[in-house]
Amino acid sequence: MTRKHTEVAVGILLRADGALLLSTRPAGKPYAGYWEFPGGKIEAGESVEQALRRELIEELGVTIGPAEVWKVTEHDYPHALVRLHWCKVHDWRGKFEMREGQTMAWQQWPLQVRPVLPGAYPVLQWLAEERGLAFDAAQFD
Ligand SMILES: Nc1nc2c([nH]c(=O)n2[C@@H]2O[C@H](COP(=O)(O)OP(=O)(O)OP(=O)(O)O)[C@@H](O)[C@H]2O)c(=O)[nH]1
Repeated sequence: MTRKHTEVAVGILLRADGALLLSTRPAGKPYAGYWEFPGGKIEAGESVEQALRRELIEELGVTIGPAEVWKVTEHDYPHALVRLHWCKVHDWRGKFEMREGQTMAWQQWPLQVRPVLPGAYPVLQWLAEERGLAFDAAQFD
């Protein structure tokens, strides 16, 4: 049987100094406590950008500026087959508030947080390559 994809919008918030934003998955969700990029499922009728803007308001209390899809990846978890639409975001407004009880951290390379959701490894690899850095996914298990 073919599994249906769950479409997900994910934001790579990049600060002017190059730091990127990661946050922990809230209690009660699969992989609770794992570090991830902010985002969530795309609802019927939403574009990736609209879903991402809504999710970041819901989770973090910030309103993002323009967001274009940079990469699309897939990951097959036991709980879902996900298709991740990754957007780099450079502009946002508002004050960060952890509205789902999560923890957030601005991370410079090399990243210090563990464990990271495996579905984010390919994008971490590309981001590291852009900076000429090595990335070893095994370190993030
Ligand atoms: N936000 C986010 N989701 C990711 C990342 N990597 C990754 O594999 N995913 C997967 O994408 C899916 C996102 O769903 P979610 O549960 O966070 O979305 P949501 O907030 O809309 O959930 P809900 O409405 O069911 O509570 C999960 O299966 C998650 O494992 C990532 O870096 N960020």
